[in-house]
Amino acid sequence: MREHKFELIIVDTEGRHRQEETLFAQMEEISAAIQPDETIFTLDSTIGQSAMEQARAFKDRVSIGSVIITKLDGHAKGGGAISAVAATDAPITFIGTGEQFEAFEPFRAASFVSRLLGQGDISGLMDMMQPLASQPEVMKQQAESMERMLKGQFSYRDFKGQVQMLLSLGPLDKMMESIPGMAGMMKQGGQAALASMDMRKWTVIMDSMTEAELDNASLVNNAKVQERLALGAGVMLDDVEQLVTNSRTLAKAFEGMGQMMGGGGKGNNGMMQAMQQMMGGMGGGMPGMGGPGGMGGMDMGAAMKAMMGGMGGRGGGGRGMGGMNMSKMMQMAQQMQSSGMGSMMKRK
Ligand SMILES: Nc1nc2c(ncn2[C@@H]2O[C@H](COP(=O)(O)OP(=O)(O)OP(=O)(O)O)[C@@H](O)[C@H]2O)c(=O)[nH]1
Repeated sequence: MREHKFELIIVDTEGRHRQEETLFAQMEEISAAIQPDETIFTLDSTIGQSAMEQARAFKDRVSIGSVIITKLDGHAKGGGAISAVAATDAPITFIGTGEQFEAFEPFRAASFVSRLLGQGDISGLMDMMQPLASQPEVMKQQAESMERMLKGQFSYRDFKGQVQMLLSLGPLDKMMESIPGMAGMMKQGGQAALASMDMRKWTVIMDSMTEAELDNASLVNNAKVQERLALGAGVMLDDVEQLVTNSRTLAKAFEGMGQMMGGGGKGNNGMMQAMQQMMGGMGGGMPGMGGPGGMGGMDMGAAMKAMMGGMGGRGGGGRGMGGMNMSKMMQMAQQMQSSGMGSMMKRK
């Protein structure tokens, strides 16, 4: 293979357990034959207490260069795995949090501990949102469409843009789990994965809408139009109805949120400024975030405050965000979940 100029060759051995002496002996033979540059110990975090024995048994037979911990999306939070890894004296390089490729991520100590403590993972969330920071145009459009929604001006065009943006950031369930406080909520059944599946379907339905329908949502409240959309998108009529119902609930929730925030005033572009500020901050703050000690200069609380302050204060809504706080936001998120979002997540 080296002759064919392959730069990276991965030799994957069969899974082995401490008890299986022959497999361990075989692994030593393989190691001697291929002389690897690095031996990676991949540990399934769901094996619980036996992780320690497994790690020790490995270390006794080969020299472990690095560790990958998988299945951190299950019930196991990885506490046991971490102590096992300590026995190997090798660094953790990657973690697996799902079956898809995007669920394979670089290991970050601060994020990991934060998740272990059920406190969400802000630096992970910021990483996920990072692609937006490098696309100011997209960000501006998102902020503008979000403002229209907060003012109660719902359109499928805006909604489609937002859904597409969300989907482009990665798995929705992972993003939600990264938000402090949401982690527990999301764990209850992990239905956000279903929601993101629906969202893909919704974008296909919205792709079948005419320009007029995208701009005027009321045109879609029509049985004939909905039938046409189902045919055009190759989905069930039920799916179209689900999109209409959920988007209506979401539109109401956004409008309510806009009123609560005092962001309904004319010419309010505080949201946009705040988002830009937040992303600007992120760009500069990012390098520090992955480092030891965690979050570097980025403080989500401050970012949220900047965002919220921007909305009421400078925006012209006038009333400001004085009374708005995280717990209210959470309350609202819960309301959203139990109303529109709830049904969105339960349906397939
Ligand atoms: N949920 C979840 N599933 C995972 C993760 N990592 C791997 N899997 C799944 O676990 C199953 C086994 O994964 P494999 O990669 O075949 O495991 P393996 O250790 O190489 O298996 P053997 O070497 O054949 O024993 C597959 O269905 C994977 O998709 C993870 O982080 N989360």
